[in-house]
This record gives sequence, structure tokens and C-alpha cells, in this order.
Amino acid sequence: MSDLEIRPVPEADLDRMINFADLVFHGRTADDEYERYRWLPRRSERIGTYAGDTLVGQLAAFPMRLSVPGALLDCSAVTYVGVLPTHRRRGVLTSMMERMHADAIAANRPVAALWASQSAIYGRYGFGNADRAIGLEIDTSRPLKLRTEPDPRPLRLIDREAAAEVIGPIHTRAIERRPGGLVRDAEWWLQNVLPSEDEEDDDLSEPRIAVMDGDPGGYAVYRTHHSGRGTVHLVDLEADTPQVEAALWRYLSEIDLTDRVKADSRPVDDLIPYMAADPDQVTVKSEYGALWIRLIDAPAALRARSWASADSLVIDLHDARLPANQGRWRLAAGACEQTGDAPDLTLNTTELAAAYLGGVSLRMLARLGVVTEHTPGAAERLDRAFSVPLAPYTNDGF
Ligand SMILES: CC(=O)SCCNC(=O)CCNC(=O)[C@H](O)C(C)(C)COP(=O)(O)OP(=O)(O)OC[C@H]1O[C@@H](n2cnc3c(N)ncnc32)[C@H](O)[C@@H]1OP(=O)(O)O
Repeated sequence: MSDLEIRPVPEADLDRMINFADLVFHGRTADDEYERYRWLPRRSERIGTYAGDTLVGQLAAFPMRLSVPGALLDCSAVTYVGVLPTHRRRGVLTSMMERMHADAIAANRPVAALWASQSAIYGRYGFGNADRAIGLEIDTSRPLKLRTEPDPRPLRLIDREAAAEVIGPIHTRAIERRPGGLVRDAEWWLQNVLPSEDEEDDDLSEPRIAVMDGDPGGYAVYRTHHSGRGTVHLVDLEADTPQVEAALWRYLSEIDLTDRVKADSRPVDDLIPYMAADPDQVTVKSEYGALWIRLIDAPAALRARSWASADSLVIDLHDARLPANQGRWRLAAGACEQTGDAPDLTLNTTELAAAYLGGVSLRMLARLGVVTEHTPGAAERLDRAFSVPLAPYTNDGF
């Protein structure tokens, strides 16, 4: 690294970052597509590693708010990570992660989050995979009968420009109920959730938005595909009640000239596999790791999240990269104080991050031997304190 320098990538070099991403992710951006991709590096803190004037590594981090149990936390959302094939495995990524950590501390953001291109990369930097998602398919060649009575109120279609105002509040309520979501602003809705063209499939229609107004409310964002087999591709669906949710699934299942609904990302505890009267109509096709999080300021993050029990216990936290997190902490609802008391549990910051949203069991991690119980039952007690009514879920790729 001694011949290399880390410095910010100037705003004039947004296209250079896009080209760099094409190089490391094996993509190609057409001339008329640059404008579509500039928005994300533009709103980011752009970390570059340079050999003279040559960009050899890059990382972008942008401020977002992440829903955690009982709170919304300031978060550095990390993306656009890459190192030239000529400069790999010389510590370039490690140096950029250190800069990102320092920036997040300076900006008072207690957590960082990312989607990993490969699971093997980010554990070493203290990131743990904190939620999972499923992909599913519904056979709608015959009527989809539901066990939940759909809300009878009418649905309407709205324009994408109205999304932030009309369905934004419904989404905000959803992520306050369920950890793992990101607070979406108007640009995020338009560019990330509702781009007029789908990044991966040119044959898909513009995004359509069906809304049930009022309180309770709900919405479904979807695209359709008519060549070959008519398919509804669900992008996002949130509802305040199971009855509104049922009305939205019924609507999606009845769209003319289609005979299946595909959803690539749904929560692992999604209702639809159980809501369908005939479970054979709904097939879960995949399950995969979604968001990885890093507790940048572990005590602040632990104080902020809600507890589901009145318990109190001591953890011995190991964090080789951020020493301020290191040490013995007494945890209780709203509390995380340094202590000299003997620990009930010893764990690494990576395991704590994985368990933090309530989606990964510390008891399971103790059985694996990666978390050590000094007091029998301590992992189960912390699981109970961290437990959440709805599984964590993230439906914002970046
Ligand atoms: C949030 C996102 O944007 S995810 C996208 C990540 N980017 C990509 O996948 C694009 C293609 N890959 C790359 O650009 C690079 O290989 C990177 C960014 C993954 C790694 O960059 P490097 O500068 O080579 O990483 P660095 O040298 O700092 O490696 C640090 C450690 O991680 C390990 N490591 C790095 N990448 C990988 C990997 N893909 N799989 C397994 N181990 C890895 C290294 O072996 C090294 O281990 P060590 O500390 O035990 O020696």
C-alpha cells in the first residue's frame, strides 16, 4: 500500500466510478445509461485508492437510516466496492474499510450496512449477515383462494412520481414494525425502487403501483411481462393489515393475460405461503442472505434497540478493528455500560452484528462454538431479549 494513496473521488469523476464498477463487476454501461447510474455515487462519500492519478480501488458510502428493533439508526450504506485485478490482495480494500469506519465514527453513525457480492469478504471487517430473504412463485392459472378475507375497499393505480408522497408513509410504518428496512426519500423511490426501466430485464414493463388508500393502507409495486408466459413480477408489497395484504395478493393474481406471480424478494416469514388456501399454488424457490451490518458504535447501537425481556447480562465483546467496542458490557433494556463483572457470554463483533436485528440465534452460534457461554443459558437469554415479532428483512438493494 505504500505506493498508494487514499483520497476522495471528486464529483467530476462519477462516470469514472461507473466505468470502474463495470471493470470489476464485468458489466458494460451504454452511453445513454450513465445518467441513470450517477445518482448513487453522487450522493455518496466516495473513497478512492490511487496510484498516482490511476484509480485502483473505490468504495462509496452514503448516509441512510436503518430500521432496527424499536428505532431508526443513522447508517453508512456501503456500495461500489472494487479493486483493480492488478492490485488485488495487497490490502487496498482493508485500507478503504478503515477509512469508511473512521468516516462513519466522525459522522456519528452507529451502524454500517452492505450487500455482499461474496459472503467470504466482509466478516473480517466486523460485518455479520443480519437478515435473509426468500424468492417465491405463485401459480395464478387458476383462482388464488385465500384463507384471509381480503379488505373489500377498492385499489387504484398511481404514477411513480406520486410514490414518495402516497406510499412512502405506508413503507415507513412497515419498517418501523419490521427491522432491516431503509428510510426511502423521493430520490430513492424513483431511482432505486421505481426506475422506469428494469436494470436486468429490458422486456419488463414500467413499474406499476397499486394502492389501497386510507388507514389501514397498503401498496404493491410490480412490473409485467407478456412475451412468452404472462408474468407479474412483484417488486415491493407492504400492508398495514393481513386483510389489506390479502387484497393486494388477490389483485396481483387476477391481472389479465398473466398466469403467475414471481417475487424475488420477500421476508422469510411472509404470509402468502400460509395465506393461500391451496399451499401448492405458492412455491418458495430460493432463500438467501440479504443485508450485512457492522456495529460501528456497538454501545450506542445496543442502547438504541428495544429489548423483549427485563433481563440483564454481561458480554465480553471482541472487536479487533474498532477498539472502542472492545471489552465487557452490561446490557439491559436501553443500557450498555462498561463493567468489571464476569461475562455471561464472549463473542465477536461479527456475531453480535448478525444477531442484532433479531434474525440470527445466539444459541445456534453458541452450538457452533463461535460464541462462548460462561453462564449456562446466557445465549438463550440474550436471544429472548433480542427477539422480534417480525423477522428482519431488507428490500432495498444498493
Ligand atoms: C458492498 C459491495 O460493493 S460488494 C462488492 C465487492 N466487490 C467485488 O466483488 C468486485 C470484485 N472483487 C474486488 O474488487 C476485490 O477482489 C475485493 C474488493 C473483493 C477485495 O479487494 P482486495 O484489495 O483484494 O482485498 P484485501 O487485499 O484488502 O483483502 C483483505 C483480506 O480479504 C481477503 N479477501 C478479499 N477478497 C476476498 C474474496 N473475494 N474472497 C475471499 N477472501 C477475500 C483477502 O484474501 C485478505 O485476507 P487476509 O487478510 O487473510 O490476507
